[in-house]
Amino acid sequence: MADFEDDWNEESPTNFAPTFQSNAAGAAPPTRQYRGRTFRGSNRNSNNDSNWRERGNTSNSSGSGDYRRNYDGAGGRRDFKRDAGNKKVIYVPSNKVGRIIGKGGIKIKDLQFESDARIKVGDSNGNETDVTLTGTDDAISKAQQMIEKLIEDFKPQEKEEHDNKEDSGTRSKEFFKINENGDQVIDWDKLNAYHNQVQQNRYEKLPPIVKDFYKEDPAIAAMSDDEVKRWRLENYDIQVKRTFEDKPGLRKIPNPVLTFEQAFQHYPDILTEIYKQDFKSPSPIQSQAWPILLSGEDMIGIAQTGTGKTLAFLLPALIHIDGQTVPREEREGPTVLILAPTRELAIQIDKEVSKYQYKGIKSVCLYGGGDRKEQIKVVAKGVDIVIATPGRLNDLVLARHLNAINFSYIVLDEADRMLDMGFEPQIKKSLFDVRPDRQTVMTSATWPPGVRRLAESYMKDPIQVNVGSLDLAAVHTVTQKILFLEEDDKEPALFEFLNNMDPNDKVIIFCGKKATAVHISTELCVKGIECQSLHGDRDQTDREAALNDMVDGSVNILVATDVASRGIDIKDLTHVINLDFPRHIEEYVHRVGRTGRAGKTGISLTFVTRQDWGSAKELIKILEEANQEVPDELLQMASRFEAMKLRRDKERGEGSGGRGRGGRGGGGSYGRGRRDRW
Ligand SMILES: Nc1ncnc2c1ncn2[C@@H]1O[C@H](COP(=O)(O)OP(=O)(O)OP(=O)(O)O)[C@@H](O)[C@H]1O
Repeated sequence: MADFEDDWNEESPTNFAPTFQSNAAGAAPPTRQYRGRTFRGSNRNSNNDSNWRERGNTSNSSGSGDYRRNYDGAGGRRDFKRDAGNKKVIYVPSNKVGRIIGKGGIKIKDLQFESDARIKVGDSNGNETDVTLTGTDDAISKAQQMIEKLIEDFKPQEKEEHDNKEDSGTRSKEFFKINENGDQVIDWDKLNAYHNQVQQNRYEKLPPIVKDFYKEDPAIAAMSDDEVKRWRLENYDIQVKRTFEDKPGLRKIPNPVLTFEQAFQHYPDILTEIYKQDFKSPSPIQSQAWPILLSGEDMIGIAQTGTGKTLAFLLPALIHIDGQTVPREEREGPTVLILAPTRELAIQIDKEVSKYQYKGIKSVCLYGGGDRKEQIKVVAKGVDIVIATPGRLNDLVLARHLNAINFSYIVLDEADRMLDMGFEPQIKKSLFDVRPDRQTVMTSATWPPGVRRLAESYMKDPIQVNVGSLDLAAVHTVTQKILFLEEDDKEPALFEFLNNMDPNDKVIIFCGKKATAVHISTELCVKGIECQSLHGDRDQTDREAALNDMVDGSVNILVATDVASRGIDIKDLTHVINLDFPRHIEEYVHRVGRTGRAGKTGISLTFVTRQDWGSAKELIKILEEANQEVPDELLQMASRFEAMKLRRDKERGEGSGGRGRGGRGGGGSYGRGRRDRW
């Protein structure tokens, strides 16, 4: 997992001179815009507040120093420079200083970033602690106001706690019960009911969500059941059903649309954007997903790589954003959340989103390794769509830079991958605060038990659309070749291939480890062969540059680890080379799926050594499903592995009765347990 998201790496926000727009020249207090609304700072003198004692003076902001205010008098942008001379010392109750500093100092960093003042916590003299604010008058005033608000927040909360002390005492007794042994234990049913009630009260204050934007085209409505069945069969055997119980009262599953117009005829601006992409027709997953999502239903989309899943959930999201009753500038936060397992996939989705301009909708991409303060700045200006990796999303929500309560359309993209990467706790945290009446979409390449569990927890009567068989399947547009060799023969075979590449060929070489990727890319450079590399040890800027170089053709060889195995969309990629067989068979499918996308064809070349025999059986299934040639060596390898397992189980059965274990690569959710069949 070392290659994947380290989503908690933090850049501490340095002092960043915020840009304020004033409404009028003169001493208007600083303001900050969010979605066209004005959040006004205050020069309010707060010495009448019992919590406060002020001492010291602030030098005139017109004094010399490294900050100076520059009014243009026309209410335009003011450029601030910090005046080091301005200082103000305030005193706060010592028992509340922790709230100003925050966990790991994150709060005081945010206070400095938001106010543009320097904040230094001094010594406590028992009940009070001195806090020195340095900067312009406005910055100091803003910082003081923010600290005051923090304290005030504390007060009402404190007041509520104080007021409820009695009944909270009784209430806490209410959450206990005596069990059959006479012990006092927590009454979880009562506690959960109380929590749900508190959450319910929060959500009841929110505006209702408008979800149903679909007007079925008469031609689609007129399709007979047989016509629909035949269409689905002819389009990769699409299977559509309610994932869980098809309860009475649930709507009939909508028929698939066959053209873009049948889906979006009532949204001409969307059609205009689609026409710009020069697509010929919807992909199968799009044909079926669009009527479902435009109707406001929750949906699980399981389809092969490169089949247009991103657009399948994106276009309905754009219509959902524009279709809500509350004007966008009055919403407390973004409307759509798209969670992705890796920063590369998040960036990929953001690029896809930016191809479609609709009603001025704005998106932001939040991922670990990205510029945190820049991301906060963009969020503060107001966005409609947040594309994020779970760790960075939770970081900004916890730091109160992002309000999750307003998300009404959620997408968990590559949900199986997020679970494989151990993101389930982060996903739970991300969705914990999101309103339960939201619309939720999940995409996945497979349907392992973990994804099913996630769907049961976070979706409402979802409709499942499966394009192709549930069994793990590589795209049928890729010719999959297998090469059997010894470990030491891999490099010579690789360089032999690269030396004979066609100038128009574009190839990704997948390595099992970062160290191998570094070694191979170094060897290629030494041989004068231009390449780029993509793995966890490269910083974010380099990783994005590597992808861009491949996309714009500056290089045509990318040496990568599995951080690049999903979602990366390089249009004219002709080859995928698996120098090392992946640890999980799902990654084989995702790697191969980097080529042969959007209806194009591609070639994959996989180096297999005797150590990979644990994956032989699963690989055979994938090759057979895609009507590929299955080499005899692979069949023999699978037989030998099965024989070994039987022998080992027998030996263990005679010994401890334990179960035999698969070899390398026989694992992965694909290899685990019985798969749900339709
Ligand atoms: N209807 C369409 N016709 C042709 N190309 C399309 C269509 N829809 C999307 N595409 C293009 O196909 C490529 C793959 O789309 P996308 O990345 O959404 O696939 P995906 O299923 O999400 O792949 P992955 O599983 O690898 O993430 C993109 O370049 C996209 O612009």
